[in-house]
Amino acid sequence: MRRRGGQLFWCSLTGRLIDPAHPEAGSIWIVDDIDDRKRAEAGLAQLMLEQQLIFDHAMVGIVFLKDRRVTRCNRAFEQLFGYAPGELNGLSSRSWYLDDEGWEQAGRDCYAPFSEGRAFQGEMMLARKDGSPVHCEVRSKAIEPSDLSQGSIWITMDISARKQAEAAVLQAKAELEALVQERTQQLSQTVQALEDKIREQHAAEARIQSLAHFDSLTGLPNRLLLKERAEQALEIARRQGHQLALMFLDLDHFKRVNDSLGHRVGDVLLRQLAQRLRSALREPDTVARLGGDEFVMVLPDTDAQGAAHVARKLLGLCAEPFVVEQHELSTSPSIGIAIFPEDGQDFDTLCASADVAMYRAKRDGRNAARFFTAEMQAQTLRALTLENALRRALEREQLHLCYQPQVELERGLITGAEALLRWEHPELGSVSPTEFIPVAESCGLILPMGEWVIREATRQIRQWMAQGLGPVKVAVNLSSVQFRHLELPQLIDQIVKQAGIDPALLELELTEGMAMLEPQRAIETMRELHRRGLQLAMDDFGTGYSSLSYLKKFPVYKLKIDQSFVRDLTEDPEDRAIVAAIISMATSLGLQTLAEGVETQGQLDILRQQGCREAQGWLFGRPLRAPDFAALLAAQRTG
Ligand SMILES: Nc1nc2c(ncn2[C@@H]2O[C@@H]3COP(=O)(O)O[C@H]4[C@@H](O)[C@H](n5cnc6c(=O)[nH]c(N)nc65)O[C@@H]4COP(=O)(O)O[C@H]3[C@H]2O)c(=O)[nH]1
Repeated sequence: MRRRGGQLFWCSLTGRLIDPAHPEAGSIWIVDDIDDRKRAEAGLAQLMLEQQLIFDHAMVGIVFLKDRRVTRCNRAFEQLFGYAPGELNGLSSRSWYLDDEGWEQAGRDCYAPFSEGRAFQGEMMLARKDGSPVHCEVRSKAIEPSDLSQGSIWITMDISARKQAEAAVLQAKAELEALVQERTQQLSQTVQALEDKIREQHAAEARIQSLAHFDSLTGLPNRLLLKERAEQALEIARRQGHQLALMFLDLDHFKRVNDSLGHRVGDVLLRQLAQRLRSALREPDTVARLGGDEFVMVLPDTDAQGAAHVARKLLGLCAEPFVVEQHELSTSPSIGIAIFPEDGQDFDTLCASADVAMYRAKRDGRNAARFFTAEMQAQTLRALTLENALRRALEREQLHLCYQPQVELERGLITGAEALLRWEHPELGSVSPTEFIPVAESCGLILPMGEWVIREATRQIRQWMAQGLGPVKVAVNLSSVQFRHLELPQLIDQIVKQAGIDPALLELELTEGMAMLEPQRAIETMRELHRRGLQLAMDDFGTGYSSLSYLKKFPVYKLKIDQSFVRDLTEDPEDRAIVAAIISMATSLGLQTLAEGVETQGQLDILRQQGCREAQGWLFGRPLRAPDFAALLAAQRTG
C-alpha cells in the first residue's frame, strides 16, 4: 500500500461484502498496518537464515538431541563421525560412543549442569561410524533447563590432531627430560670419575711423595727428607748463631740378627728401634733412616752437652731388650756425633764427621757414643788425600807387588810366596796397605786394584816358569769387597786362562771375617772358585769367630795362623795352646797350616814341634821385589 506521502507499507486487508446476496450493497474493508510485524518477520527470517548458514557451515559438529536421539545435526557433525547426510537423523547418540559405559557416564555427567542451566564441557573419546576412535572436545547445554525433555544441543570438535600434538609435545618433553636426566647422570658420573681420578692422582702423588721422602719400613724420613730438613735447620742455626748436633746411629752386629733369625725379625726390630728413637727426641728433631740399620738424627739448637745427654738416653733406650715374636733381642748401638759449626759447615761434611765418629765408637768396643775430634778430622783428611792419590796410582804405575817367601818347614824349602801390594807415591812416599786398602775398599777402587794384583801375580808366575824357576805358588789377598763381587770367579778364571798357568798355582787368601759375614754365600763363592781349580787359604785364622761347622764346609785347604798368636809364642803359654789347638784341628780336618809373622828361631822351634807345616815371616825373608825373590828361588835351586 502506499501512504499519502508515497511511502509504501505492508498491511493486512480484510474485505467482506456487506451482503453477499447483493454485492452492489458494497463491501467493508479493514486495513491493518502490519509493517512493523513484517519487518520483524523479515529480521527473524534473516536471522534464521544466518543461523542456518552458521549451522550448516560451522567447522564444529553441532547436534540437537531429544531423548538422546538426533533431531538435527549439521554436516560437520556427520563428517566428524563419518556419516552420510541425514544418516544420523533419529539415531541414538549411543552411535558415537565407544561403549555403553562411556555413553551412560556422559549422560550422568551432563545431568547436573543441564538442570542448573550451565554448559557441560569435557573431552572424551568417541567412535566414528567405522568404530575407529576419535578424540573430541564437547560442549553441551540443555535447551530448556527447567524442562530437560526439550533436549539439548552438543557442539563437538575433533581434537585428535591437537591431542596428538600435545602427546607428541609431552613425549618430546619426556624424552627431553629423560635425555637431560641421562646427560645429567652421565655428567655426574663423569664428574664423579674425574673426582675419583683426581683423588687417585692425589693419593698417588702423596704416595710418591711419601716414597720419595719416607722410609717404607719405619715410616721415618729418608735421606732426601733428612737432607732437606737438616739444611733448613742449618740455615736457622747459621742465622741465629746456634749450634746443631747431627748423630749417626748404627746397631752393632745387626747383621747377625738378620742372618740368624731372618729379615722379618730384623725388620720388626728396626721398626721398634725407630719408635724408641722417635720417642726419645723432641718435636723439632729429625730421626731418619738411611737404610739397613743406619739412623741419623738432627737436633737443632743442641750443643755438645745436649748431644751427649741425648746419646746417653739413646744408649739407655737401646739397652732394653727388644721383644720380637718369641725372641728377646739385646742390641747395642754405636753413635757418632758431629756438632755444627765446629765439625762441619754443611750437611754432607757433618754426616761424614758423624760417620767417622761412629766408626770410632765401633772400633772402641761398640755400645758407645763418640764425638768427632780433631784427630779424626786429620784422619779423614788423610783418607781423602789417599783416595785422590789412589785414583791415579794404577795408571801412573805407582803400584807393585812384593813377594814374601813361604817355607815348608820339614824340608826348609821355599814353596811359594805371598804377594803383597806396595804403593810408592812421589810425595806421600811408601803408603802401607793397611792404610790404603781400607780407603780403596771404601771408594770402590779395590776392584780394579785387586784385579791388577791378580793379573800381575799370574803374569809373574808365568814369567818365573819361563825363567826355569819351576812352578811357584803365589798367594794373593782378596778384599771382602772383591770377594762379594758376583763376577769374581769368572774374572779370576779368565785371568788365569789368559796367563796360561795352572790355576792351582794361584792361592786366594780370604780372612775368616769375610767368610763369616755371609757364610752361606761365601761357601757358594768358594765352591765356584774351587771348582775352577783355584786354591783357597784362610788368612788371619784365629782372629775371627769361625764356627767349626762352617769351617768344615769351606773348601779351603790351608789355615794361616795369625801373627798375633805367633808373636808371643815363646813367652805366652796361652798362645802356644791356641796355636797347638789350631794345628791339631786343621790336621784332623785335613787342612794344611801356615804360621804368619815368624821372626825368631824360638817361634820356629815351637811351631815345628807343634807340627805346623809351613811358615812365613822375617825370619825367612821380608817381602821382596820380584827380581830379588827370583834370585832367592834361583839360589835355592842351585844350592
Ligand atoms: N811384624 C811382622 N809383619 C810381617 C812379618 N812377615 C810378614 N809380615 C807382614 O804381615 C802382613 C801379612 O799380610 P796379611 O796378613 O795378608 O795382611 C795384609 C793384607 O791384609 C793387606 N794386603 C796387602 N797386600 C794386599 C793385596 O794385594 N790385596 C789385598 N786385598 N790386601 C792386601 O795388607 C795387610 C798388610 O800387608 P803388609 O803391610 O804387607 O804386611 C804383611 C807382611 O809384610 C813378620 O815376620 N813380622
